Amino acid sequence: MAPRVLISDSLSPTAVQIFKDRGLEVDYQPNLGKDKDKLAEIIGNYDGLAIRSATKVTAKLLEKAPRLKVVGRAGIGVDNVDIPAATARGVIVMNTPFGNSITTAEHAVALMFATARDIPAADASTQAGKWEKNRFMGVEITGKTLGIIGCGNIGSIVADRGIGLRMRVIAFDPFLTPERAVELGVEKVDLDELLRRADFITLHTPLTDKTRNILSAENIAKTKKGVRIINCARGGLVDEAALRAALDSGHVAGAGFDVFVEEPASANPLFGHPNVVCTPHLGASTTEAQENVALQVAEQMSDYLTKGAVQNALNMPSISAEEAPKLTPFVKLAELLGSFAGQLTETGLVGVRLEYEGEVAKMNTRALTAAALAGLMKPLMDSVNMVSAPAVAKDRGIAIEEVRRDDQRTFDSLLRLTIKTERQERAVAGTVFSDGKPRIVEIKGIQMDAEFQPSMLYVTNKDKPGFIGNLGTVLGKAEINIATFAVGRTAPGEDAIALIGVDGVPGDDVIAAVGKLPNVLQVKPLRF
Ligand SMILES: NC(=O)C1=CN([C@@H]2O[C@H](COP(=O)(O)OP(=O)(O)OC[C@H]3O[C@@H](n4cnc5c(N)ncnc54)[C@H](O)[C@@H]3O)[C@@H](O)[C@H]2O)C=CC1
Ligand SMILES: O=C(O)CCC(=O)C(=O)O
Repeated sequence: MAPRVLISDSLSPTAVQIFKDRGLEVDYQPNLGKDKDKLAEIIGNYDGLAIRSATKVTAKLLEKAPRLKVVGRAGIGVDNVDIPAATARGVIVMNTPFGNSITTAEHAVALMFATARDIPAADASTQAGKWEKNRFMGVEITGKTLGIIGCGNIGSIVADRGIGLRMRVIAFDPFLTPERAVELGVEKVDLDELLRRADFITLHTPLTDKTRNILSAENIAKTKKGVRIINCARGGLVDEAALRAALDSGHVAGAGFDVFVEEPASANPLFGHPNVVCTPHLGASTTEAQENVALQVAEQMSDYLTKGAVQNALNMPSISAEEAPKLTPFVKLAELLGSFAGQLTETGLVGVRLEYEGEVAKMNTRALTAAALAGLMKPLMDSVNMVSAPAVAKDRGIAIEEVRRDDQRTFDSLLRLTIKTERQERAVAGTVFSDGKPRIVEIKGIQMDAEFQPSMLYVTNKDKPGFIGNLGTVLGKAEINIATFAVGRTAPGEDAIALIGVDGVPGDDVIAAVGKLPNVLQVKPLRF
């Protein structure tokens, strides 16, 4: 069945066309994001959800979406998506981090000009037939200091445009390296210095616990008299009531706001002030940006749903479309090895080590580790998958270690998974043969060659004559057919392991009978 995608916000028709061209079923309901009850009613029918900012992807909505595998945000900010809840349910969240950056930077510059020259108010007055030449006295931008808070993708473009306008650009961003500042031609400063020196302040950070109210009443009071403040990033970065008070007192000369604490904003402390220019979250609203983000999100979601390629995910390592086909058999191997170890683990897991040897060491091992963890934890929690497994492991305090060795030994590629529990360490290794099938090639240091079968018996025993015959008799009596049989041992007469693929699932009585056979130490049914 073709994967089904729901688009619940207004997106360029390009997205619909791409989904169709890529063989997906697509349902375009541009206003559904505003109707959370209706959305919750139908979300269970879809594998993918493409959104902008109106749709809120909450933990409650995700509960109603057992089929959902991916949420694609056609844009940058994902504050309308509960990422931890999506991760916990194994849903990938992706965005399009660059598609609307230029457009948004241009909107910030547009608002800077609009506030510098009172353009909206002058327009309204002129069109009302008043010719108020003396009312609108602006300020020049050339030579002024532009203070950028948050110098990432959009902030850097604003910096470049500011330099082009002959402004002096200063930036506060704890993650901006001195080298990058030099490359951008901006002066890196601390926040207090920026507040003190800037004639225009523009915000370009995400909204986080650290950035919320970064322009608080206290910080607004530190700004230069006559400053103009632009916010095209997120409502909540500026204390709106404090800004209104500073505008009323004349300390702040103007404000250009595209984003608000509450959106859609029908009432806001800034509304109605003559020196405030507002737009309804239009930062990304150009035909070019909307075309970019629609195309990108549809491509990324289709790649994931049809090929397993992951790009620009916020909760999963990337897997390119080119590497996905090569990686897929190893993802399967990692999951199966994890599942094997998970089913044999009865005490608390404290650590997991993944060793990648040979060709596989050059692959995307983060994704493989995520797959192994998913397989490992599946016996404990059914809903875990590659997306949620690393977070679940971290939450449970399981230490993860990855070791890569490029040199190949017996096999072109070998993946060894060692789990540490409170009581012991257990290692299992596997490879993928040229037929693309994953195989177990080592258990607890004992060499073997076993294919995975849907139903298997894992038996440890003393290597003594008669074991195989006795086992065959028990299974035969229970009418259980042996599909595959693999054995290995440390040395003749010593510890041995048998992995038996069987048709059908042996019942508890059969397991108990095998367990009672001479020289059998442990028997465990496994399902893959
Ligand atoms: N108005 C609109 O329609 C649009 C708004 N946006 C918003 O613009 C914002 C910026 O987007 P991008 O530049 O793409 O993000 P980005 O991630 O490239 O840049 C954000 C920058 O903020 C910096 N930062 C983080 N915490 C900080 C702190 N405490 N103080 C100072 N700097 C800090 C980061 O180091 C980073 O350089 C996002 O919130 C995004 O949602 C993006 C597109 C359209
Ligand atoms: O989709 C939109 O119009 C808003 C864009 C935005 O805020 C973002 O990309 O972060």
